[in-house]
Amino acid sequence: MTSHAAALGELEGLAVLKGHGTGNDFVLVPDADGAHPLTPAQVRALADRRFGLGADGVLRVARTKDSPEVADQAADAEWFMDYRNGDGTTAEMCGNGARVFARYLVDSGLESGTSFSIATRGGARAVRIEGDGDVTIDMGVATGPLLRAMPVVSVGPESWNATAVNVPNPHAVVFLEEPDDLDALDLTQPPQAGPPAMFPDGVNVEFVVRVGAPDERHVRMRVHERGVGETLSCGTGACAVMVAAAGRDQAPAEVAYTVDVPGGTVVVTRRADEHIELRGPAEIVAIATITSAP
Ligand SMILES: N[C@@H](CCC[C@H](N)C(=O)O)C(=O)O
Repeated sequence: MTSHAAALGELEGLAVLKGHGTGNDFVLVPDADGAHPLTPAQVRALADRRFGLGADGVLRVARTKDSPEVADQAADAEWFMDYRNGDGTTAEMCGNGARVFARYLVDSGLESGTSFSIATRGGARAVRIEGDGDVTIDMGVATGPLLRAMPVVSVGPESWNATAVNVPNPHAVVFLEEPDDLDALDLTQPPQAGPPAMFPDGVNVEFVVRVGAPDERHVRMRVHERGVGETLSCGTGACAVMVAAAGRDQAPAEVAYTVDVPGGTVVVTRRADEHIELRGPAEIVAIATITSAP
């Protein structure tokens, strides 16, 4: 028996769901009674694309009041998005995961109405269900890293200066001039990003090209996610890209960018109060039961 099979065996009988936001895919584990806190090995087994269900990350649906690390958000949010990367590590936030999590809460009747909040390790986040089915998340205010150094990102022999943005998970954004250069990048290995003191817990790296003229506010990106690898989309990454692009374009305080990712398109808006909103589709595509026998 593989170690993944053993870890999945511990979850025998558990009902899970599969969903995605612009191709960033997740296994959702409803856990209202806190019976399945999920070990890193269980997360890795669920996320494995060959020996498990396959996903970029896992979203455990837990009660905020029963989750000590976010219990202080219980007055704002009934449900805690306990997000894990596919390698079993945790992260402060997952923008696409938040949209998929909100879609599940509404579809399952755990939330009614079109506005509510969810708890995350990065703080409570307001959700709005749009008339066309899109889900918008208030991602809070993006910040820069405390260290005032210029990050440098390398892929193989090539290096670029980058812009560091926290949403609040860490991102390094690299602008490329040529669309062909974006398409040609080999992201099968993690890009190197430094200085190390700036990213002590690792970093997500986005590569971006402009689409059209600067005032069209339209970009295209690829991403290598910390704890996952290259993914088809990253919501916090799209927000980091928007902040970096707006700075580069000297855009007004209130501005919206269309961000194309390999799995679709999201819209990122900076409001007058500096909060960043992430809007895009989110879908639940399957429900399954963990079982070792048919
Ligand atoms: N895919 C996510 C980001 C998930 C967390 C990231 N890999 C990290 O470790 O910070 C998104 O949509 O934001």
